[in-house]
Amino acid sequence: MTETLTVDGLTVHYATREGALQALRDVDLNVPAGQIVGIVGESGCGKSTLINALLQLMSENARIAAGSVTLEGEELVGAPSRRLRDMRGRDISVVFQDPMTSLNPVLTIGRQMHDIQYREKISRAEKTRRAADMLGRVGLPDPVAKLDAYPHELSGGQRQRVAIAMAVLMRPKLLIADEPTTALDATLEVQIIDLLKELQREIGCAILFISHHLGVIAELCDRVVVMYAGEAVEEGPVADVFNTPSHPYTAKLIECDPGRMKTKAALLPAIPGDLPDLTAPPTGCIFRDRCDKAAEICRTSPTPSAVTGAHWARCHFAGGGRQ
Ligand SMILES: Nc1ncnc2c1ncn2[C@@H]1O[C@H](COP(=O)(O)OP(=O)(O)OP(=O)(O)O)[C@@H](O)[C@H]1O
Repeated sequence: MTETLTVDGLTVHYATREGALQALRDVDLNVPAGQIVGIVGESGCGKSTLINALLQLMSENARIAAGSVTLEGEELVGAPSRRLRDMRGRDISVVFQDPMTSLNPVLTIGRQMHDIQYREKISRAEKTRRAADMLGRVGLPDPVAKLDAYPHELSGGQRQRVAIAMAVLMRPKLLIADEPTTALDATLEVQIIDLLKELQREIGCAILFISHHLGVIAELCDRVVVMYAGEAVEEGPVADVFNTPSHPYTAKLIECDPGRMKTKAALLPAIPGDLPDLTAPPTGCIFRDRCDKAAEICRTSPTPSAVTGAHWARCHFAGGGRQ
């Protein structure tokens, strides 16, 4: 299968007064063409840092200490800023939780959709036609009239549809969806998920879908990566990971409330204990301080163990390991 996005050994540090905060450690991730890969993890596990690293839009105190990020084989880490600017919005685009993050409140929707197409050598009329067509495809009623509307004239659900239309207008290779349904009520959430599925099939892009909602991930994604404290701790086909979680952290997320997987609005449960201090993370397994199964061996770092072919977990006890 061709990989659209490949993240290999990605390690990101933030300079802080307490020392280097290790926000991502040795993260591997692949998003194959035409697939939807989910990322789930509690607050602080490194989701935003990962998105910023994929876009190469890091805060000033951030540093990629190791690893690589490639889009269809092209390295993004250290790529010239002009090349990265060209790729953002065209090859990689993002839908955020709050659509106003990507919409400009003082410009009409039509103007913003024209601006996205600035590199296209097509007539103004054709740009308008493509913009209206995309607004229609994301389910906005009266798309031509919507081109003249300002973002504040639309409802929250409509604004998110416009943000999605803008994100896919240039038919990106990779769409990053960062909690795109979290601010919406349950009915709208279902509609947006169905829309993303439909667009993905139509455009054939790869989608990296970040969410706190286990149910949404289960509904939408082909594969899921579970992150904990800056590490990818388990990955596999969604059904395998959620039916037979093999990392104690994933198991805890699901175990805390088995009913929650049935509702799309299910949020991550609170797991007792705190995330480790990432300026001085524990040696060995990153989860051992909160893990019921922790044993002496967990003082050494686990490498990913295969559970089944495409399902692995970073735990000494996974995949028939020592019990
Ligand atoms: N600019 C920064 N400087 C220092 N530390 C940071 C910075 N940005 C994030 N961090 C730290 O890096 C770690 C990962 O943060 P990140 O925002 O990537 O997590 P997250 O999973 O996106 O959380 P949330 O869901 O709350 O947004 C956290 O410990 C956070 O405090």
